[in-house]
Amino acid sequence: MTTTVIEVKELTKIYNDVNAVDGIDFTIEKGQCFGLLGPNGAGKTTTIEIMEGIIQPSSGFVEYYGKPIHADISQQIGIQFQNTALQDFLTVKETLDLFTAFYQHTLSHEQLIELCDLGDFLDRDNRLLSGGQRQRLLLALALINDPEIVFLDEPTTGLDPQARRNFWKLIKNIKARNKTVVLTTHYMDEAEQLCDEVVIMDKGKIIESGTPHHLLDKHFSDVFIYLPLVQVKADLIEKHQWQVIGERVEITTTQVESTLALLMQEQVSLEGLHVKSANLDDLFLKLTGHSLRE
Ligand SMILES: Nc1ncnc2c1ncn2[C@@H]1O[C@H](COP(=O)(O)OP(=O)(O)OP(=O)(O)O)[C@@H](O)[C@H]1O
Repeated sequence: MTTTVIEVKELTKIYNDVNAVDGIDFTIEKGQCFGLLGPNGAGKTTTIEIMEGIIQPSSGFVEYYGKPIHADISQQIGIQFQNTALQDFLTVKETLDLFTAFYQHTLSHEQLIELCDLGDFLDRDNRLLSGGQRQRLLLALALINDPEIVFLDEPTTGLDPQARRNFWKLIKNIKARNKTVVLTTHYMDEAEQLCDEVVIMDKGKIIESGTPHHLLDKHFSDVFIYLPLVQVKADLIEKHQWQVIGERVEITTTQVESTLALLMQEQVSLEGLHVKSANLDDLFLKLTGHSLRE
């Protein structure tokens, strides 16, 4: 049985002449990793900040367990902001001490160190942390009050691929503790890895929602096969109207096996062959006509 933790109804936020959030509805279930996706300016941060009780909506509402946001919600939620300033001249351990003092109920330092993998740099000054270490400390600060719901606003933006993957492991650990995670990101691979449910926003509106798997099944039956251009004869490309993209031929098909059989029958070398299914980036492009990072 699912329990709705958060309900967002007809939420709107207007700044002067900008409809930052334009009448959106969704629900978040307990234990879910819920992803709010979209390009820069889509309205993700505005939505999440209304959900956190930091800013007020122009109209519509957010409810926690069927009740409006109340004053002590801060004891139940944890927030990792996009740009949190860490105190200079404090070590990681001293920063944990400082933030622990703000809450009635907290996780122990040992739990936080293990959950966020802080053990290697506990005595390091905040100013000397790498991007990935800094994000791990910020995650620990978001978890310090052992919140039921954790908000992560673009937690891996600016991290290198290895640091992003390390961070994903930590988010999976948090999910395994049955926490509800609300994540904003413009990385679609991140959403596919982590999210049970996603809402895709563009220009303040929701343009699609569902599980990543369901959305891809709904919008794509095709698979893309890529081969080096030098291996495929021009008349074959022309006959099948395959696309040439740079130095590669792109073959779009719903029948991978029969397409491979055809290529072998035509004695095309399969060296360097690459098969790709559509991902959420492709979906975004299909829905909006522009790519996420344009
Ligand atoms: N305080 C503000 N005053 C005026 N306009 C704002 C304000 N905050 C956000 N906006 C505008 O509202 C729109 C949505 O911004 P928002 O930050 O919510 O998007 P976002 O999806 O989180 O983008 P990003 O990924 O860049 O953080 C943008 O056009 C932005 O310029």
